[in-house]
Amino acid sequence: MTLQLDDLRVRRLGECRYDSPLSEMLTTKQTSPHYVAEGDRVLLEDTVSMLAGHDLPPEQVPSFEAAGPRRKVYFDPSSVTAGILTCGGLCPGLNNVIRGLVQELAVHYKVKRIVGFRNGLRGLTAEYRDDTVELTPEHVRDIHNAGGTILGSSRGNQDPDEMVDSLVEHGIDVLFVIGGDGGMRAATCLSKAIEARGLDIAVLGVPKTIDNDLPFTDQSFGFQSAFASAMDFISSVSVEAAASPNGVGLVKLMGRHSGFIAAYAALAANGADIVLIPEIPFALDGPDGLLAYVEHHVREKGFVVIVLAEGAGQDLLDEPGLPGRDGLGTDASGNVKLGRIDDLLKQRITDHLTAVGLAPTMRYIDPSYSIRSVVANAYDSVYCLRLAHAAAHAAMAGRTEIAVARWRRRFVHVPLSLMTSRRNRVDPDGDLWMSVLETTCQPAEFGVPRERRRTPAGFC
Ligand SMILES: Nc1ncnc2c1ncn2[C@@H]1O[C@H](COP(=O)(O)OP(=O)(O)O)[C@@H](O)[C@H]1O
Ligand SMILES: O=P(O)(O)OC[C@H]1O[C@](O)(COP(=O)(O)O)[C@@H](O)[C@@H]1O
Ligand SMILES: [Mg+2]
Repeated sequence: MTLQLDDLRVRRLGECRYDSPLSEMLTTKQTSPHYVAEGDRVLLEDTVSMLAGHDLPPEQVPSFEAAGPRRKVYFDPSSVTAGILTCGGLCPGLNNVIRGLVQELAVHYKVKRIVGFRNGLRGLTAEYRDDTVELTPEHVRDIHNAGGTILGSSRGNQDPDEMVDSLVEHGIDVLFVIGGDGGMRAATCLSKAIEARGLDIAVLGVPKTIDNDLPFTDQSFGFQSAFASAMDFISSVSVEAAASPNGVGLVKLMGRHSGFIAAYAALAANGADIVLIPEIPFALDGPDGLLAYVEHHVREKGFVVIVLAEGAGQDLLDEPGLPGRDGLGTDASGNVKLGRIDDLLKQRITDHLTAVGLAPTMRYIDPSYSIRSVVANAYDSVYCLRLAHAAAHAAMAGRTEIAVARWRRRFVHVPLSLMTSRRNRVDPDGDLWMSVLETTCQPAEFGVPRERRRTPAGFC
């Protein structure tokens, strides 16, 4: 899919007619390496060859609207009621985003009221719509010191019209949905339902995912805290494996469709011998297969450390007698439930090494929930705060059906339709995976038959 400038345009509720409380601060601002002035845009692509490929004048090259405060805003701040909810899986930094939104809206824009809806989109159903939290700067002052979300979260589908009724009942003018790909889809549906009823409510997405699988965002918030935490588990398993006869250290990490956590945590720990991710199929058997490589490694080095993303090798579970991925159904939000590739690997590695006289000591850790429930680190705390500021500014300026994101280190507005148009995945031909191969020294592929080979990744 080739993106055009028009695909990146942002929907606005109307003309900005009110002076922003931040307008004075903006009078002398100009674009610089550290600031994008109102009206300037951020390029989608950043290489000379990509730009040259368009053969377009600069103003027609695909670009994002820059985030940030505007001199004029759409809503009269003092009459605004804002709503906030968090949905989907947990992620470090959710409380930091909530806190940042509440502070920016209350302190600078002096909005009338901020309502927190509990337990994700379920909080917008008729049954739960009155179970809300009044969010004030005092209430959120210390929440960034805890992981999780003070608002709670959930999975599961809700009726868009019922959710719009809840927004109307609470007099919500701007709603912030802090969620992953599912949350961004839900926000899109909600936006469409609002538009169909001719209502003046802005819907803003703040993308969250520890899988880092949302597109058009350099790295999602909380991701760094999560992989830093995962790094410690890889280090522990490495110590255990190295100290055990024929030690096999296996760490399973989240990553349903994208192996970013596995790749970054392995690079950070710098002690993994093998990294397995969903993007790169692998074979177990045969001279070039994973089992032969594990055996070779244990013989040569005495132990082996494997970092496994939960979505890796799912096709291996389709073999007869195994819990095939299609038979497991979906969770309440429609996400495919994965087969237990970790169980299959533990069994097959143990059987293989035992058969060749290297009976292993298996050291296995699954730190999935531990790494996503940690408190945001210093870097993510700053990132969350700045995303929250960008989201508050966008909402007050009447932008709707967009997410705020950081793209090539600039904060931008991304139409929600684009946020859910593709999945961010590790590019097997990209420099991240090259670094993994350089660090682990594992082969580029473990004997994969032609028909199961990966398809080349493309950029938008
Ligand atoms: N296509 C969709 N349309 C409307 N709502 C959706 C859609 N996909 C997911 N949702 C809702 O968004 C919420 C969050 O989705 P989920 O997949 O659980 O987490 P995440 O937002 O982290 O991806 C859930 O309540 C889910 O029902
Ligand atoms: O057990 P849960 O809560 O369904 O979450 C598990 C899943 O959440 C994830 O972290 C991603 O979820 P989100 O899309 O909600 O961010 C996956 O990696 C993992 O499979
Ligand atoms: Mg999701």
